[in-house]
Amino acid sequence: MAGRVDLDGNPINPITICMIGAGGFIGSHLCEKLMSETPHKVLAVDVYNDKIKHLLEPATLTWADRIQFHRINIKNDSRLEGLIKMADLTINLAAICTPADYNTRPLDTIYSNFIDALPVVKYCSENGKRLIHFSTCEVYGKTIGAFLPKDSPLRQDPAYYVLKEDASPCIFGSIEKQRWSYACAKQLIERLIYAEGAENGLEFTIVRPFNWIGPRMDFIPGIDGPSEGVPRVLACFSNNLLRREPLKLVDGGESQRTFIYIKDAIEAVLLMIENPARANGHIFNVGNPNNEVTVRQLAEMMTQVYSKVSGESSLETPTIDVSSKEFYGEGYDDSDKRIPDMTIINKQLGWNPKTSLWDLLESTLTYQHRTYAEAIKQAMSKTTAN
Ligand SMILES: NC(=O)c1ccc[n+]([C@@H]2O[C@H](COP(=O)([O-])OP(=O)(O)OC[C@H]3O[C@@H](n4cnc5c(N)ncnc54)[C@H](O)[C@@H]3O)[C@@H](O)[C@H]2O)c1
Ligand SMILES: O=C(O)[C@H]1O[C@H](OP(=O)(O)OP(=O)(O)OC[C@H]2O[C@@H](n3ccc(=O)[nH]c3=O)[C@H](O)[C@@H]2O)[C@H](O)[C@@H](O)[C@@H]1O
Repeated sequence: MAGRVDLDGNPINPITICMIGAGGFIGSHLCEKLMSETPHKVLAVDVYNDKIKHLLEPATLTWADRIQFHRINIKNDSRLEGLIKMADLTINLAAICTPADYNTRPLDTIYSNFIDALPVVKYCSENGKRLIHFSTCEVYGKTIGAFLPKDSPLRQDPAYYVLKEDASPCIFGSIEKQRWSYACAKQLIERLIYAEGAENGLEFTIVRPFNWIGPRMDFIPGIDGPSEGVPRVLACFSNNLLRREPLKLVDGGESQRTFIYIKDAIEAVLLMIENPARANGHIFNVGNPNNEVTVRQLAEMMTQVYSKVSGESSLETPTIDVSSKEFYGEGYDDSDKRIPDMTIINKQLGWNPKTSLWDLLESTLTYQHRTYAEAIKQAMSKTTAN
């Protein structure tokens, strides 16, 4: 750790970070990185800490004096402002961010992504503290190309689908398509942060993650989450593979996504943390434009990779089609395609993702198999016995 310098060759001084939502998927990887590779301190705020337990215990860990867990629900806890004041930088990750909730719990989704984030922005602005806020690629909504006729040659033109932070519009469906409650709340908090920067001098960075995936993402229903819960696609498909049941393709699995390995994405966040002069005032797409697949292709790849890492044969019928209404309920809608433009993050931070989709699926599914295969077998044999 000695002699670490920023992108401009200046020494990096240790700072204290108030990380809200530190116990989640991204937070756990960011805490791991900060503890193992930097001298920074973390005040880790969350309602859960299962995913960072390995960083908190035992107390003999070399970084034990640099990470402190505060079990706080930011909706209603007066200790939050004190923690933000104690820190040099606040990173806000806390949010409801699983699509199954957007149309079924739209109020919770809007409160979590907008109302609950408001005091965090306010405390940072009033106390002159820097803020890194986690938004989403969903603020872009649908591509312009999605509205062209299916056979239009313009659909092949990147001008109609590549998503640029400072140029692309935000295109959501109608109000009854409650899927967009999340994207709309995230967009409004982005606009508020941007305005705090413009009018009150808040030092901010906004991150728009594009489908970051890897170990510890979400939960496996019935094992470390509710049996009826619907996590994001990586955990849905992992659950199906572990239980040897067909992967469910929503509305034909035609939507396209670019997936990025969590460890590549965390490198980008660390650059933002340690290069404030280059990151402040910017909105950054963080994704891997080279890893694009349809959801159907993702299912095929995961089936193949899981068979390799588990040694089990693939199912004869590896996928089944399911309508979005059946799977998510009324009010679901989808982003058609998500290719991040990388110009701004490249220019400001010189960052590029490295890991191919095959490689990241291999390491992630190896983790899923090691972590869950035995527990699933036991749960399934209990169900059969009953
Ligand atoms: N994973 C991705 O690819 C992705 C993509 C786009 C945006 N994001 C955004 O990044 C952030 C983190 O995502 P994640 O994938 O790590 O999700 P996650 O659900 O794993 O983590 C969120 C954490 O916030 C905590 N939290 C929620 N409400 C809270 C509250 N009121 N008080 C205290 N803690 C609370 C949760 O307990 C959870 O541990 C979210 O804002 C999400 O919208 C993530
Ligand atoms: O990860 C991101 O960058 C953002 O996008 C996600 O949204 P989405 O990509 O639609 O979420 P997933 O649940 O991972 O779904 C991806 C696609 O797979 C499909 N899907 C999902 C689950 C399943 O079992 N089968 C299936 O076909 C969905 O319909 C969707 O088209 C979530 O909104 C957020 O976590 C985040 O803001």
